Amino acid sequence: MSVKLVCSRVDEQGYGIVYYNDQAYKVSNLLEGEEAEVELFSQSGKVVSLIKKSPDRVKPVCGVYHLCGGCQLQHIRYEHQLDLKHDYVKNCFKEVNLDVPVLKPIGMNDPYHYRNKLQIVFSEKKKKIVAGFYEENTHKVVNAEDCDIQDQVGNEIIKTFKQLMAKHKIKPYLEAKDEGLIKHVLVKRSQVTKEVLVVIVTRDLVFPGRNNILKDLRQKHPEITSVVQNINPRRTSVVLGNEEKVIFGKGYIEDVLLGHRFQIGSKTFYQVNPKQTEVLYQKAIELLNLSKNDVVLDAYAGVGTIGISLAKQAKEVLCVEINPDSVKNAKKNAHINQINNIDFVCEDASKYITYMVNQKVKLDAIVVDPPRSGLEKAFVDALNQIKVKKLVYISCDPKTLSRDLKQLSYKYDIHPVQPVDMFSQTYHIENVVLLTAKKQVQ
Ligand SMILES: C[S@@+](CC[C@H](N)C(=O)[O-])C[C@H]1O[C@@H](n2cnc3c(N)ncnc32)[C@H](O)[C@@H]1O
Repeated sequence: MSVKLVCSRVDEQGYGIVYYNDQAYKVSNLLEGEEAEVELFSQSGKVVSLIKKSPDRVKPVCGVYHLCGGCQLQHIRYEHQLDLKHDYVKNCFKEVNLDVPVLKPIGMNDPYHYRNKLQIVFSEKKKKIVAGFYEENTHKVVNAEDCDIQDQVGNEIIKTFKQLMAKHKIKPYLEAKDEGLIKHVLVKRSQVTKEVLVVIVTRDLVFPGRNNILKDLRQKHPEITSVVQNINPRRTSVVLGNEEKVIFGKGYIEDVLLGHRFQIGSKTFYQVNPKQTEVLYQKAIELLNLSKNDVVLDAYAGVGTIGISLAKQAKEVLCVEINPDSVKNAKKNAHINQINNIDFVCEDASKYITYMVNQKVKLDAIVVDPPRSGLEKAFVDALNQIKVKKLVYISCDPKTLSRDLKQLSYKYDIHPVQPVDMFSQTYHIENVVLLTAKKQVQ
């Protein structure tokens, strides 16, 4: 059934919301105020024809935007993308009844080609190799040669790799049949050091034609500084397997953030938008306003990027991170940067902070940067008990941030929330906020 409808708003995932007979339908590629002929399904809809266009609509730069699930906001003027993200963050706080000012998001000067990590899946269609991304909510591969949010060098390397697979008759992996060799190729590139790591994910360890493809690839792209073969025999959606072989170079690249060098391997968690990461970390450092006597805890520390960035301003930094590989990398990173007043603990952050509270360890400041799920209840309880002078919360999910800040708002004053756009063209938004312990009422 198709009906003429006007879009009431755009939701947090970029869908236009229309109402028909008091029921809401999610429609992709529709903006607030736009009128369209919409085909309705049970809870969603599809634009059949657009009748009235919004002034905030722009032509997506990507040719496969409407097929690929990677970006959701490319049809929206960038300034308006930021307005929508701003409204979304404000709404999250309204929903939990927390009166907190939310500042305008810090946007990017150039909101394209910002990603430093390109991850491409390979398959086959009509006997031709396809290389790209999964179609939204499916395992069908959309051919995407030039991704507009990815690093351009990475795009070029993938194009060459695809041509070389055809030249050397190397088969892509076909999930349905569980046969073929090449599953994914990852390209990680530092925009500062210009080092490039290529990770070739294969189904089997045996890789016929590997030396030939490697020789041609390096000849065409002398900028490649390392190549790793990752073997993933499992039939799962997890990209990387456990076994790895460095087939060229040192097996990792180095990047520079706020003057510090960090090693990035195939499996290292590292922020994907380095320019905005510097903006975010700089903001966190500014909000913490540390002094040389301060002891700081960096919880959910990853490879130590935040802790290392603020170590020079503090007396001591303690970092806690659950992933042993990240802790290993973090220790190496501290060593490379000659940071000696930092320590890393491989432990669950909630267990660690609870232990610190019980031991009455003196902390002057805490910075937390948890995964999307936010802080565990035990961590929030410990923060409410410890009542640290300064707490900076970095979050990649405004919903869990607002939930956690509500729980912290009885013991802490919450300062304005600063959104930072780390993921232009997608609906994601990062936030950073300072909390200070409330003064004891006599
Ligand atoms: C959003 S990342 C932040 C990493 C780092 N701060 C950065 O900016 O690159 C979240 C980190 O929390 C870690 N993590 C997840 N659950 C944890 C837990 N229960 N305790 C400690 N760390 C955890 C993950 O391994 C990941 O490195």
